[in-house]
Amino acid sequence: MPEFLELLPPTRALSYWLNFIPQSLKETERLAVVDALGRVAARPIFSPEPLPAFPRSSVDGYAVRAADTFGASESLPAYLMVKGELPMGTTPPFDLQPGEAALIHTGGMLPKGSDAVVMLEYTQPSRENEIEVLRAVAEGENVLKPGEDVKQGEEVVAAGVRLRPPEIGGLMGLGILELDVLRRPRVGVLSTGDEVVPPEAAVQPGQVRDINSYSLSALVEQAGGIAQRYGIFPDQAAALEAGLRKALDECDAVLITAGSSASTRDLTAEVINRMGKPGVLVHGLNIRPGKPTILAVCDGKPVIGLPGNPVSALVIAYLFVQPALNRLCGVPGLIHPAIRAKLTVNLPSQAGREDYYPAKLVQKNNAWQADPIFYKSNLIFSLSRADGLIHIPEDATGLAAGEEADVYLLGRG
Ligand SMILES: Nc1nc2c(c(=O)[nH]1)N[C@H]1C(S)=C(S)[C@@H](COP(=O)(O)OP(=O)(O)OC[C@H]3O[C@@H](n4cnc5c(N)ncnc54)[C@H](O)[C@@H]3O)O[C@H]1N2
Ligand code: MOO
Repeated sequence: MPEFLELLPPTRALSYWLNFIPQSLKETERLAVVDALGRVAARPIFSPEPLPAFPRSSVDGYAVRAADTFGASESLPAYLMVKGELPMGTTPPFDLQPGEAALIHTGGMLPKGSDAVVMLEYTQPSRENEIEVLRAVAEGENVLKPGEDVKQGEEVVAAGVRLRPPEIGGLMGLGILELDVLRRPRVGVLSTGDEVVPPEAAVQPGQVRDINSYSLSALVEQAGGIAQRYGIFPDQAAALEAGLRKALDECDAVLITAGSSASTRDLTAEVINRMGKPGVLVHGLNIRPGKPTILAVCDGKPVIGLPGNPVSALVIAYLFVQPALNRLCGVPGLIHPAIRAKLTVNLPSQAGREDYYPAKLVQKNNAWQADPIFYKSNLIFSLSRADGLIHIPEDATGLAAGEEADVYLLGRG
């Protein structure tokens, strides 16, 4: 008789399991900022200087003393002497005296004595070297103040922040060329199953090409880890045990796909338990797809037994492997980015079970609609066609067409 799994609510299972996983691997490496996209800052970074470093014009126009323009209007312009044009990229060659203006370009440095810029559109030439100002400007108007973006000594990147394009650009803008980042976690990926063959093999009837090793490696890389594939193992304890041992020696976490359900040949849980303490913490989630998931920790390293069905494996990887990798990467926060979208059709669900449906997202009347893709968990392209995963909470017995649901974004494009 096969044993039946005791199914845990996914959210409870995740937080219980994560508690056994180290918070960041702590080891750091020094990296050029240009190569650090997606990496996690190991310590806070403080600005060595104010940005902008000098007062800059945010428009094309005339640098002026605001007080000289007070009361100016189209019917009663202020008249100012034009002292010259300010060159870009150098200190202004002159200061402004009362009653003077200087032609300035967007981004140019304001000369001493000026405190505002009048846009070109609100001026017109009058006599030679003189302009009419047709609108008053307030002190500081159209000016980027020194330190307005960041002050000297201000924290610009906190520890644990994953660097995105603005951080990369911002650090370069401050002349910070290198930083310390946390080491990327190395994740071993093992596939199991007598029917599974490498994609390059000539498949015989009854055999299937390995999908999971590659979809899971891709997800690991996307989540900031380094994937290391160990190949395909037969449904045989000794071979799997040797493979898992090697992967655990070489990696910070290990994923095993297939062999996680309750049938007699499913030996993954048994093998994991021989690898270290505490071993298997959760076997079976009240979720669809992905019910026969195994969450384990062996001597401080997370080990996850994912269902063999390719959709189930990947959905569980989004929901569990990604948060675990975030934790190893030192990134706080578990919640996936989600949007609210109206369902286009009724979706059934069993009370007590969380369901995730692949869905296409369509924008209609300025709102999002989620169009579920009716899938079978073996059919990988049902996920490939999806933009997100509709979440049906455990206390709902399905959702009706027109109702709003959270849709976790799968990050296309
Ligand atoms: N009697 C029951 N049978 C099943 C149940 C159940 O509750 N009672 N649960 C089903 C669910 S749900 C899932 S999910 C699967 C999980 O099975 P395993 O994790 O033990 O995996 P396998 O049975 O070995 O494989 C399932 C399926 O996936 C294919 N597969 C496996 N590995 C790969 C790979 N690397 N690339 C592509 N495809 C792969 C495999 O050929 C099977 O078709 O169990 C259900 N059964
Ligand atoms: O729960 Mo299984 O993971 O549906 O295919």
